[in-house]
Amino acid sequence: MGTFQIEGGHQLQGKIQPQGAKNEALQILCAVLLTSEEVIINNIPDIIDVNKLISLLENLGVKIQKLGKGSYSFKSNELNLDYLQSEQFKKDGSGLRGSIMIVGPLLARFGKGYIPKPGGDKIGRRRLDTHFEGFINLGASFRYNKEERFYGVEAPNGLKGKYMLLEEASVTGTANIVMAAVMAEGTTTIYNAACEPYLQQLCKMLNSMGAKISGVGSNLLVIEGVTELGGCEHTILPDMIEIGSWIGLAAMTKSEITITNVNWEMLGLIPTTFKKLGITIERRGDDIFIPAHNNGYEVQSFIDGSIMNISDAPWPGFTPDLLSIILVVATQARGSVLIHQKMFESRLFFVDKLIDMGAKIILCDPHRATVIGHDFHSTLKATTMTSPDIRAGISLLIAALSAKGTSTIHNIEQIDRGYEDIEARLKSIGAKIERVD
Ligand SMILES: CC(=O)N[C@H]1[C@@H](OP(=O)(O)OP(=O)(O)OC[C@H]2O[C@@H](n3ccc(=O)[nH]c3=O)[C@H](O)[C@@H]2O)O[C@H](CO)[C@@H](O)[C@@H]1O
Ligand SMILES: C=C(OP(=O)(O)O)C(=O)O
Repeated sequence: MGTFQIEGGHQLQGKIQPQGAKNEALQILCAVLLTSEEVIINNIPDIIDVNKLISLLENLGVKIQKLGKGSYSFKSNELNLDYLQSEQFKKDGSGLRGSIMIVGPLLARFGKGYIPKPGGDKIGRRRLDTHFEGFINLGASFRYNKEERFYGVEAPNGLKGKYMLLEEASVTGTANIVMAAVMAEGTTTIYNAACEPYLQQLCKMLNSMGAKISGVGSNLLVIEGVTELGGCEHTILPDMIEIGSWIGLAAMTKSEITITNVNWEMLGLIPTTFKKLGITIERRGDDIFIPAHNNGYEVQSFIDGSIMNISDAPWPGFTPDLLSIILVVATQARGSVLIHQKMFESRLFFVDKLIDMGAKIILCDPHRATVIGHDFHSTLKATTMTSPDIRAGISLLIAALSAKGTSTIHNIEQIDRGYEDIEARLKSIGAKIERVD
């Protein structure tokens, strides 16, 4: 279990470039299975989850060549499908959430796809029904081995396009169904599709490989099946969750930080939502400039004067992956805010640690927390904590950087799952952080 030691209470300053987006990378990497031709991907983040998926693809027989920092070439012309029956696959496939998205491409290209129960954050129930109902709609048969927690879909005679209305706009579920449908016979229509930038990028990549997907960016995707896909080159967008994390870090440590090349057009409600906490966000070209908030930041209220409420929703709503960061930043705001995590039921429990540090938070129920900001009249106190999940982990790290004294965070593999070389990047803007084991 890795550990960070953080000496908090220092203002930071400088520029930080966001890494490539973790959740987009996981989709894009799975899509390389759809063609026997070469696919080149740029801006791949060097993080645990992505590296685990790359090694799974390698074990599956994908030929992988590193072309430069973040750039790789993939060729899936001689896959070893026997690997899918191996003990090694059970281990590799259950190591991350994103592995679930190899099923759609394998089903499309080889008529069969398998996956052990995937990993990922333990943040509440994470059903896979949307994925498998989608495959069944396309004509696949489904089986689940409860004892081994192993899923399988098969369609030896190929898939057939169909209209489907998804029960929920699942991000990985939509990606999986889209990848299965691109080579199905006829037209597939997916209504209530997720439409995060991750999905938009995936569809853009698939279209450049020869797929025919329209409605990209909306919740109604129409896919006309083609017989095969070719190679392409794709560049991953900057990670919007990292961008939100650095906005929160800047505000809470009263630091002047420029986040460079953010691809502003794809940030949706992220800047607006941080502004609701009173944080100044200046757009400078494609950079975000956050001035030092030496006089703090004040929570806005609604037009009728009622208490501010920040909640998540499927895109283009506010992403659930930034609510933990919003919550920690609210602990030093002027004013109060209700944080409502609608999607996941176990993602707010980390507030116990913030309360230990002196934050004023009432956990109303597993989904809602009221935060009464300190307005920096009282700083958080350093403590020892364990990171329960990736976004709680980065939130605790931000809390530790703003706290007085030296904090210790254990289980930092959770943070490394999604943040590349974090201590070096934070040190470069003045943070006092050490990886101690
Ligand atoms: C690898 C990856 O890309 N992970 C992301 C992906 O996970 P993932 O694709 O696993 O998440 P889903 O979109 O399937 O669903 C997330 C949760 O929200 C619930 N739900 C979803 C849609 C909906 O309309 N209503 C609803 O209640 C689901 O029941 C589930 O509990 O999307 C999540 C939701 O943005 C993000 O937190 C994860 O970072
Ligand atoms: C929940 C997340 O990741 P995963 O779906 O990989 O667990 C996340 O990135 O915030």
